[in-house]
Formats: sequence, structure tokens, C-alpha cells
Amino acid sequence: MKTVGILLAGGMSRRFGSPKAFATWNNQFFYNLSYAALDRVCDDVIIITREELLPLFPKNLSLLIDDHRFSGDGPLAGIFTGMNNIKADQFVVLPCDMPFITSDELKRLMLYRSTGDIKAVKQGEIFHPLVSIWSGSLKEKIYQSLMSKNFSVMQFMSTVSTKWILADQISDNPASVFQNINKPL
Ligand SMILES: Nc1nc2c(ncn2[C@@H]2O[C@H](COP(=O)(O)OP(=O)(O)OP(=O)(O)O)[C@@H](O)[C@H]2O)c(=O)[nH]1
Repeated sequence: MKTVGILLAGGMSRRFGSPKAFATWNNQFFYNLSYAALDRVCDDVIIITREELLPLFPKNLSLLIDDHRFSGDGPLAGIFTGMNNIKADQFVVLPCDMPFITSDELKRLMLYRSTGDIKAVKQGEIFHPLVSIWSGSLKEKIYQSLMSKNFSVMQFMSTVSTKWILADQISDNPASVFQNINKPL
């Protein structure tokens, strides 16, 4: 079973004020922390970003810019871009703005038994749709959704079989781990 990591790093970071992928924690770029988590559990990892940010990343990493038909259309477009460029049975998706997630949580999410199309994390009333595992068979459906201008990840998830895994089932410290950084720390 081939597993590919998709690291979403193509957002505008309007609330943060500068590209979140290059924010730092413990002297490490956010994107690097998420990349390391994915790299430990996936066969390959691909960073999906936008053109302006491309030159900022090291050249040795696998990088793609969003499919030009859907550039600026949000994370679903990023996920499609990854799936459309690299074949895999499953894709482990992470955003670049949840830097405290480690390979431990991802491993436990991967091991969680589910027969659905998507497994994603829910923490109390908070949904984390971008901390998720997607079946490679969803590519065409995502394409149709984007073509119909339905860009919402949550909306897409409601149209397929999505299993929400409680954060405390895959983490011993979910409140610290599943922090979504939208504003400067
Ligand atoms: N590849 C790609 N990633 C995206 C896109 N939009 C958002 N993301 C990523 O998805 C994750 C969640 O993004 P958000 O925080 O919702 O949006 P943002 O644009 O980064 O931030 P705001 O401008 O403050 O809303 C982050 O990792 C973003 O980098 C996009 O159009 N393409």
C-alpha cells in the first residue's frame, strides 16, 4: 500500500500576516515540523504551495504549485493537486499551521480501523478536516467538486464516507498537539 504525504502550504496567511509555513517554533520552520511528521510515516511527501512561495523552500524537497485551474481555491485544490501528480493508495494530509502534530499522532490515525474514504480528526466540537487520511480513489470526485466551484473541504467530506476520529484516541495530550495557529504566537 503506497502512502504519500500532502503538506498544504499554499494559503494566504492573511490573519497571520506573513506566510505561516515560514513561521518558527523552537528555531524550526512550521513547514519543516509538519514535513518531518509526514516523512516518518509516508513513502513520499509533497509540499503543495503557491508560486510566490516556491523559491523560499529548499530545492531538495518535492514541491508543486496548485493546479493552475484552481489556484487560490483553497486546501481542497491543494489536495487535488497532490493526488493528480502522484499516484498512491492513500494520502496523509497535514496543514502547515498545526506544527505540534508529530508522527506519533499520524501513526495512530493511520492504524485506526475504518473502511471509509476519509479519516479525519475531531477534538470536542472542533473539526480538523486537514488532519486526515484520504483514499486515492477520491481524486475524480474532488475534481468534480472543484469544477462545480464547491471548494469547501468540510462540504466535500459530507458527500463521501468520512470517519471522524476523536483527538484523544490518537493523542495523549490533544489540547496541546492539535493547535491551529492562525495568528502570530
Ligand atoms: N496548496 C494550498 N494550500 C492552501 C490553500 N489555502 C489554504 N491552504 C493551506 O491550508 C491550511 C489552512 O489554511 P487556512 O488557515 O484556512 O488559510 P490561510 O490562507 O493559510 O490563512 P488565512 O488567509 O488567514 O485564512 C494551511 O496549511 C494553508 O497553507 C490553497 O489555496 N492551496
